[in-house]
Amino acid sequence: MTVSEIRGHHPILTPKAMGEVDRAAIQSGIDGYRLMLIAGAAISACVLEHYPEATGAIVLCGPGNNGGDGYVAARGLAEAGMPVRLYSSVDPERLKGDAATARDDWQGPIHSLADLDWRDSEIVIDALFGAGLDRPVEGAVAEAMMTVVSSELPVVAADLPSGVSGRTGEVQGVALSAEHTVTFATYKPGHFLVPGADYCGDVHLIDIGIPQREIDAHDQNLWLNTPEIWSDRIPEPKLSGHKYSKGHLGVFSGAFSHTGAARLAAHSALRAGAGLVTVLAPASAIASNAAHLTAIMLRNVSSDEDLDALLQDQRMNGFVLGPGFGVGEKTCGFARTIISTDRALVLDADGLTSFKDNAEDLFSAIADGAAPVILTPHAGEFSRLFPDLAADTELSKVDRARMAADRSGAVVLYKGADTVIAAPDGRAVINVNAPPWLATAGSGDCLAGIIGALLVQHVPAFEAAAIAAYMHGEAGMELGEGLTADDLADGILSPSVLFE
Ligand SMILES: NC(=O)C1=CN([C@@H]2O[C@H](COP(=O)(O)OP(=O)(O)OC[C@H]3O[C@@H](n4cnc5c(N)ncnc54)[C@H](O)[C@@H]3O)[C@@H](O)[C@H]2O)[C@H](O)CC1
Ligand SMILES: [K+]
Repeated sequence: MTVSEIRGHHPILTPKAMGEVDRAAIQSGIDGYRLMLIAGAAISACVLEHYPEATGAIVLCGPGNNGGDGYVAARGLAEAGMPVRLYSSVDPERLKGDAATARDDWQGPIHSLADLDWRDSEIVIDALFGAGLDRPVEGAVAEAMMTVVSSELPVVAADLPSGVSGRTGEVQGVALSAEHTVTFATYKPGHFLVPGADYCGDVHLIDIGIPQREIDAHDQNLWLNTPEIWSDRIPEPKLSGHKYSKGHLGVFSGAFSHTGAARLAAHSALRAGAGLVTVLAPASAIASNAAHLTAIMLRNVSSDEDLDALLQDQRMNGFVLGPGFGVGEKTCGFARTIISTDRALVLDADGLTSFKDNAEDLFSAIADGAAPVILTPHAGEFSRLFPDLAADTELSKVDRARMAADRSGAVVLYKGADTVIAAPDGRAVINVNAPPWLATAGSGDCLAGIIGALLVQHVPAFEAAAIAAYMHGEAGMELGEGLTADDLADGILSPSVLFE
């Protein structure tokens, strides 16, 4: 997907909210069939642009307005001279409203999907189900979809690949895999949440004439993570600035043979613009860390007393705790101590797992403290802290991250190919610029370090997590396939360089 090039403010609406926007637009006097004509024309234009050599198309139309888009697209392709065969999954007489109008305006024959024959076609237009998919696809329609899958013909999907839930990105029964998805007015979560994102191919967002005021009125506090969301929060380098004005981050190291993760985080933080970074290591890990650190400082923090002494220095204004640190009560104690101050904390990896059996302790410490806290779980860590949310199959990843942020009082960065960042106040973004090869050992340690660097530069927690996820993705794209976390830590660019 070419999403890393997407710029601008992009609200993401669930299909339900989009339906409300449609209805409000139509009630305000906009002709619904006109919207469908623009939508269908965009689909045929996409086919003609990307498959100019195709000598024949099949168009699969479903029972609702998604099917209506298909009839309009079929007409556009036929008028452009492409032989088109159109199949309906239902008796076409059952269509209503704009979809029935679109059917009436289609001059060609309508075949039953049961008679699907794709052999002289080179492209499939999928207009079976879009926003209205509300149950698993089964029976004859599912069989026809399996036939399309096995044909290996390229698919262009109207709004969403059929079978992909626009709300969650989950596959409902069976789904078509599209090379291009043409969607309307706003993106939907299912375009970016996995596995849906993998079924969408390139997603093309088309303005079909729905007024922005209607989209804004149904704003769901969910956006694509683009620089426009937070560009005014990027720390500006000041000529008068000195290293302490750019913050001082402490990164806790594990014991003697578990020190690499902290150094990856520390290196990434320095690259990401933290003024000073100190690795805080137990006595057993001083020698191994000292052998590898130059620009980064090192301090012995073995005990609770050492931590208390460290916290006397007000200039150390943020911490990363968890990477390689070890799971246990010591970790919980360090986290609670830091949260009880006003220092920022990124709690990652072992820092999260340590609270597996006492997550409520963590959340009440956060509620009582003044510190901005960011939790950075991957799916496994998420299910340890929020087992009920992880197990609830009705929830989307966005729902889960939001409910976790609300419950914990922390900003939650829920990792994955479709990282979701949610704040306790309900704001959420989906990050989509991370290439698959970013999922490499140590990559998360680098991300934790970048977040810490932004926090100590006084970037608010939600924006710090969103900017960091984006920077991490950009570095991954820039370095290319085969990168290691060492390359990544070296390849992080400070935001003022990256976004100049
Ligand atoms: N976004 C816009 O501004 C516009 C969108 N358009 C297109 O309209 C569809 C949404 O149309 P809707 O009629 O609400 O839903 P669908 O066509 O996706 O399907 C509803 C239809 O399907 C039945 N159904 C649902 N799930 C199943 C299933 N698993 N098996 C069988 N049948 C199922 C359901 O009962 C309904 O009958 C949107 O995606 C756009 O493509 C407009 O054209 C332009 C404006
Ligand atoms: K579709």
